[in-house]
Amino acid sequence: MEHASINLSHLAKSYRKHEAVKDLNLEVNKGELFGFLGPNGAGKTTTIKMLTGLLEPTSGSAQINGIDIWKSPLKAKEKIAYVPDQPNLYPKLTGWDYLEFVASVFRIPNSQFQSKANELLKVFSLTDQANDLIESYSHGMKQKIAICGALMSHPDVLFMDEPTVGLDPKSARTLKNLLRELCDGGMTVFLSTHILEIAEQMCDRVGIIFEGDIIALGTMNELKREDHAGESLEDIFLELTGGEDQQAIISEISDDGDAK
Ligand SMILES: Nc1ncnc2c1ncn2[C@@H]1O[C@H](COP(=O)(O)OP(=O)(O)OP(=O)(O)O)[C@@H](O)[C@H]1O
Repeated sequence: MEHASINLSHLAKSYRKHEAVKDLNLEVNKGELFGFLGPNGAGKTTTIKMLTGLLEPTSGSAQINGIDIWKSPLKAKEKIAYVPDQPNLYPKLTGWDYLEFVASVFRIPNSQFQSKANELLKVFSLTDQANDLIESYSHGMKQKIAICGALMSHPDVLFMDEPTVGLDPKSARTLKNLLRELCDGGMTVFLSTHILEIAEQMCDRVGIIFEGDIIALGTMNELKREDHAGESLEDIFLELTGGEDQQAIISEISDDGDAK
């Protein structure tokens, strides 16, 4: 039987009495580029941490290719890679050393490592800085080397938390094209983002999480069909998450400013 790449079943997490994530049920299929959207504090990072085995769910379960991430963590983690929003890298390693370290963890043969590392460094314009210490990298360069590290093992499922934050427009475009290519080749990507244009342009399907619940799920066309014809993802997002009130206040303030 073919399993979904990612399966969340009644997944929930409470921090003491606060229910940060409530009873999530979701399937993401192989080769899908899935966007996970939500306002600050909605539960995106908590969900991603549960899916990557970093945070134990209070109840429910999560499976990667049919393997339970909490019951068989090593087996499930072989299939995944995770790029957090603030990658925790080793500052005293060079970019090249870091990739070599990742390759050794995943037991990638040296010959394969060399060509893969060179290819990824080239894609992200990091070749000239490969032998510099990571502590000398800018935030965007750290983000890029973390992405290169995540792709070293060619994971079945790639999780990314706010992947484009800190990237310049060229690097963001490179990432966008690369993710599309990887998904077309069968990799599944689950990314959280606040940048709604990115989700709108890139993702096959989006889910909007609000106060721990998924309140909308579908392709852009499906979301627009449900009483939102002609609206952008930003309009839909603000309507569903109550942000339109704030938007009205902002417009009000700027109109006042214009009038003066
Ligand atoms: N370690 C923790 N202890 C207690 N509460 C937490 C902890 N981590 C997160 N929370 C709470 O859980 C809720 C969800 O947080 P989470 O970080 O998952 O949100 P998010 O959607 O990723 O937000 P952002 O977009 O701001 O990164 C928030 O109310 C947050 O305050």
